Amino acid sequence: MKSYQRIMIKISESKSESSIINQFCKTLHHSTQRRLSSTVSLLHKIPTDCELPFLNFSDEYDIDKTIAEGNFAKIFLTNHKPTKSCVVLKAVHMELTSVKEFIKEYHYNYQLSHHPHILSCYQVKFRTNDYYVFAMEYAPYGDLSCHVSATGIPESCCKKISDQISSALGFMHLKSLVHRDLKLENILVFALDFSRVKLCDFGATTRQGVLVHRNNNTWISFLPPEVLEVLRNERYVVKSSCDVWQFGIIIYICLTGSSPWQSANWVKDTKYCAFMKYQQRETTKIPESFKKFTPRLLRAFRRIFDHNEEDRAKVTDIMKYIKDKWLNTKLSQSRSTSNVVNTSFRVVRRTSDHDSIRYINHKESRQTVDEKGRLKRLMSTFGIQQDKSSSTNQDASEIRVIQWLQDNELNFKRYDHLDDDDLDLKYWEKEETLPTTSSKYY
Ligand SMILES: Nc1ncnc2c1ncn2[C@@H]1O[C@H](COP(=O)(O)OP(=O)(O)OP(=O)(O)O)[C@@H](O)[C@H]1O
Repeated sequence: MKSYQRIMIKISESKSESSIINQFCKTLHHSTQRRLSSTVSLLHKIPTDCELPFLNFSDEYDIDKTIAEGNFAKIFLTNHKPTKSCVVLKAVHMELTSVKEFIKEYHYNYQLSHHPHILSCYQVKFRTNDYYVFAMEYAPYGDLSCHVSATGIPESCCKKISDQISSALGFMHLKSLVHRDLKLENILVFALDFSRVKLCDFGATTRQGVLVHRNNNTWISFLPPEVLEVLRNERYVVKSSCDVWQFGIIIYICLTGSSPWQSANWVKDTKYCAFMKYQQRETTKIPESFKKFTPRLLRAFRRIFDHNEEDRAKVTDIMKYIKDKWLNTKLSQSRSTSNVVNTSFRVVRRTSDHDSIRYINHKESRQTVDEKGRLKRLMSTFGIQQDKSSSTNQDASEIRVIQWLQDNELNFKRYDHLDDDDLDLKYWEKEETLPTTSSKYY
């Protein structure tokens, strides 16, 4: 029996229309949770068949340039010869990582790729003589650290970035994953007006609740106090509150161009000590480095930088403040975000997307998921079958479902401004779009 029929039978005793809808949503939510927990557990199964095919770069790729050299990896901009498409290869030196670590980073990046603000990586991974390598899309404007000047970026741009990154992080946290290495260098820019940015580098990403060592390959000023306090060789439990703190530091740097303190050590760092006293209401004196912010943003920062990790805000809480003014005085427009730039971006983006599609098609690795396909899956998820005999009926039923979703505010395109229940549903809907090919790992 179709699941929606079962639900409707179960609630047939209900009298009023609204109670039927309420009960339907409740039952739906429970089944959503069941699906959610099964998909989340699949996500956490890191594949163990670590056999990587051998390939010389030159067999398939022409390396155009080295984009960057991180602590672990070289990032190459390449031309994929068979498709003439532009692809970025992340090559992690074998001496700096284990194959298990490499597969873990690739697995999380690939599984999270379908979020619009998480860097897409392709289902392509191989080894050369010296490197483990995986392929990903190209961010034409590099990372955020190249864009934030000594005075920061305009408030409006900062809000755009906050909106997108809070959505990406909220998505990860919903899946019990913590990024653990948030910094400007790990936010890639796809549009010079910051209307399209994406989170990257999942090398330190860990499941919540796992015991880990401190990540020593990041900036000290980004570490929350509870991580900073961890001694060398000691381990601590991973919590999403670490991402909240680091996200707060990113917002602060975007607005001001510098970090609020050198380290969140209240004994050694006078700036942090001043903030902590203010945050814990020991004083009403606003610390010098926070005076440029409005009372609303100060409130947000007090919650984000709560010394006590248990009381810290959630990553998505920043959306409660997004419509408020953040800066007391107008920051000078430190970077040009003009329309001229936008126009050139449109050309670049089209090229970049086009390349991705060509590359993906060639590899036959992932299906292109159009809105209609997504809707079909969504409908079948709700137990609603489409009438295959008549396209008119199909259209009519689609319209009915869309109407129903809209009436019940179950818009499945956005992840922001949602409470936990809604996010569960959104996560699950999105999960439905996972490419089937990735299931070979499970
Ligand atoms: N897809 C991409 N497109 C453009 N630039 C990229 C891309 N991926 C990475 N980069 C650039 O390369 C830099 C390093 O990448 P990444 O963080 O993945 O390497 P890493 O070795 O893990 O870094 P870390 O030193 O933080 O450990 C990024 O900060 C960014 O500037």
